[in-house]
Amino acid sequence: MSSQLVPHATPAASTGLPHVLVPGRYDAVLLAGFGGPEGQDDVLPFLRRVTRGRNIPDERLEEVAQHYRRFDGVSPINAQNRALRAALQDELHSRGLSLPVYWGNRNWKPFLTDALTQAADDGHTNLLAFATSAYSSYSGCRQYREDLAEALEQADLAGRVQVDKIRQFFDLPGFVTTFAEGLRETLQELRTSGVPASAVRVLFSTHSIPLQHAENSGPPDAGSGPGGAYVAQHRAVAARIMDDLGELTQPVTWELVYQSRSGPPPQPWLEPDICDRIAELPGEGAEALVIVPLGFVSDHMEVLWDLDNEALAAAGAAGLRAVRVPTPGTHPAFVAGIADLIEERLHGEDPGRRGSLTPLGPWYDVCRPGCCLKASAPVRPAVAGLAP
Ligand SMILES: CC1=C(CCC(=O)O)c2cc3nc(cc4[nH]c(cc5[nH]c(cc1n2)c(C)c5CCC(=O)O)c(CCC(=O)O)c4C)C(CCC(=O)O)=C3C
Ligand SMILES: [Fe+2]
Repeated sequence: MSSQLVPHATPAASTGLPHVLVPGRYDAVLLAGFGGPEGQDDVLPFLRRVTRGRNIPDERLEEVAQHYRRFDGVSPINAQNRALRAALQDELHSRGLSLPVYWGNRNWKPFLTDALTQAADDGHTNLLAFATSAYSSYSGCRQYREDLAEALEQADLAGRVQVDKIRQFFDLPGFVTTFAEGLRETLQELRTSGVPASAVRVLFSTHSIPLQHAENSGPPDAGSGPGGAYVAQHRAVAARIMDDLGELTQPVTWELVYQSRSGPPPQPWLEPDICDRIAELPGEGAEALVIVPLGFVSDHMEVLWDLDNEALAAAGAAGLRAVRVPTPGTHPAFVAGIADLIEERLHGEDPGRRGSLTPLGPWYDVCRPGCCLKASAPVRPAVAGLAP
């Protein structure tokens, strides 16, 4: 049974397109999310789960917990993913595709194991997973693959259910467009209200990650330069957005900044921090800034707290006018883009015909050996990639 499933998980090297699969015979889609708490009682158990294996004391977790507590212990992320699941299901139906869409999370209910069990009970054995994470890094790519492998074991479905994963989608038109749209509207508003373009700064913000994770992001031979594929992908997308907005962005300047750093202080993470940069901007002639949450697929705590609270407060303290543009969420263009990603896998679409707006893409269907390793940890089993 499982040997029958092997062929479609093998890259079609014979086609000369080593990063592309042959068409897949999928019978269901799995929306794989991060997960978040849905009440005060969930907060600490959720944080313990996210940080498992790292021995972080509850007192330290309680600091992060405070962010959630101010929102009654509820992260918006689950509501976002429920809505995304429903919208994607509708989109697939409207395209005449009968694949059901299941939803499970790495870190909170419904867990990946719950979703896999449900899918298997419903008779599905060939799943195509869409992880709500656009860029290459341990947290955004390999960790989903590892947690999917672990969930298959826990649900006692290893060898019976096959899970492949959709490529990283940082330069997918339906993803990029949503940010470009928000940025365009904001720049137009600023222009209308008389702020000179030379006094506007665009900060593309993404999750900081340990430098080690960044260096190891993407396949080892990708040659993406310092910061690895993670930084290169963000830069390429930001540059493309600014380019496409044409004269509206002349002479607006942009840069990539990082947020939500955690971990022990001596460990180097990607910099500069968004709030540190905001404090410096008035000295550089800025009067207004636009924050584009380029690293985030939907609203969750990093967006509501670290951007809408901390970064906007930093802007206020610096005397800057500031706007945060929306995340993709359930924007129809994004939902359609995800459906396109599913269709390209069903049809084994040629890379030349796949949605990709930067020279870095379209990214690999099957992760290369050594893709997005964490460096400091033993390698865990993972689905949807070439070993290890
Ligand atoms: C790249 C990246 C994404 C984007 C890709 C993706 O979406 O997957 C992301 C998303 C998210 N991260 C989230 C939450 C957390 N991330 C943490 C910790 C960490 N994230 C990291 C990276 C990322 N994280 C890293 C390198 C760590 C340090 C741990 C380590 O060194 O391995 C911690 C632990 C506490 C702390 O350390 O502060 C929490 C609670 C939530 C849910 C928010 C909500 O509930 O609304 C979401 C969507
Ligand atoms: Fe995180």
